[in-house]
Amino acid sequence: MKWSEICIHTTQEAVEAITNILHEAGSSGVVIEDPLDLVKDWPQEFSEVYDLNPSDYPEEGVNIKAYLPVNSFLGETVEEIKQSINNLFVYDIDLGDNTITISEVNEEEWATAWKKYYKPVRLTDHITVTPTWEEYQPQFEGEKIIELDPGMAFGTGTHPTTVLCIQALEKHMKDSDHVLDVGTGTGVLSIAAAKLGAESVLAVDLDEVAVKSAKINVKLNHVQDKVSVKQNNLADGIDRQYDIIVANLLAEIVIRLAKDAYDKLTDGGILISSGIIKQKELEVRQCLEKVGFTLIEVIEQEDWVAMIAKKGED
Ligand SMILES: C[S@@+](CC[C@H](N)C(=O)[O-])C[C@H]1O[C@@H](n2cnc3c(N)ncnc32)[C@H](O)[C@@H]1O
Repeated sequence: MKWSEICIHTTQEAVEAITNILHEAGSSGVVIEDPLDLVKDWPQEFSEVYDLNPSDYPEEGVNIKAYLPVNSFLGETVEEIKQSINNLFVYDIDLGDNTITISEVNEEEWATAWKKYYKPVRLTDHITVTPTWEEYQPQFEGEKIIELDPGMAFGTGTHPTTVLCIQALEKHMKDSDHVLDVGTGTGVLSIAAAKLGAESVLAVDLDEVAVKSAKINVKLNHVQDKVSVKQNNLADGIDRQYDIIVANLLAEIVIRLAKDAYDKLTDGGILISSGIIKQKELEVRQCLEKVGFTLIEVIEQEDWVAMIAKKGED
C-alpha cells in the first residue's frame, strides 16, 4: 500500500484536537514534532540516549504528521481533515498559521495520484460510478451510471459517507420528489437523485471549486434539466420546501443545519444526513430529535454513520 504524509503546522494548544481529527480520518500513527522536546530533560533509562536533531523540528509551533493510505478518496479525506481543523476556530482553539502540506508525492502529483486508484464502482443495486477517463459498459439492464471528474472537489462517489447517502436515496426517495443537496461537492448525490427519478434537484455548496465541478458533472451526466447548482451557505435564503434534503457534511455542520432543514422539508419529508463519525452519533441524534425529527434509520459503513430522519411521526 502506498502512503501519503500530511503535515500540519500548528500550536501546542491544538495538538490534542488535531491528533483526534487525524485518528478519526483513518491515520494509524501520528508524529508530533515539538521544539520543546529539544530542551526537555529526558529520563536516561537503561542507558538510552535521546539524540534529537534540531533540524527535524520547526523553529516555533508544532508539526503534526500523519500517514494516510493513497486510495481513491485520499483527496476527500484530506478535505475532511482541513474542514474539521478549520471548525476548531468555533471552539476558540488557536491554530497558529495552520499550514497543511502533503508529501511523499509532491502536491501537484498528489492531486492526480489518486486517479489510478479510482475505478468504476457499483455503489447500490442500481448505481455505478465511473471516472470519466475509464471505458465502462453497462453490466446489467437498468444500471444507472454516474460519470465523474472530481477535480479537486469532494465526491468521487466511493467515500463511505457518499455511498451511505446514495443507498438512502435509493431506498427513501420517490419519483417526483423535489430534492435539496446541501454540500454537493462534485454533484454526485444530485446526479444520483436525478437518475433515480427525482423531479427536481437544487445542489448547493459554499465552495466555489465544488460549484464549478458540480456544474460540469451535471452536464456530463445530461441531468441539467433537473439539477441546478448554486453557491450557498447551507440552506440560507432558500425559500421553498423539499421532499428530501440530503446533506453529507460533518457532524458539527449537520447540527448547524438541523433546524433549518426541518423548516425546509414538507410534512413527512426526509433528511438524509451523513459525514457523521461514529463517536458523534449520539450528539447528532439528540439534536435531530430536539428540533422535531423522528429518526427512522441509521446506517453505517466503516466508522461512518448516516441518519435518515422524518419530519413528523413515523
Ligand atoms: C463531505 S463533502 C460531500 C460531497 C458530496 N455531497 C458527496 O457526498 O460526496 C461536503 C461538502 O460540503 C461543503 N460544505 C461545507 N460547509 C458548507 C456550508 N456551510 N454550506 C454549503 N456547503 C458546505 C464542502 O465544500 C464539501 O463540498
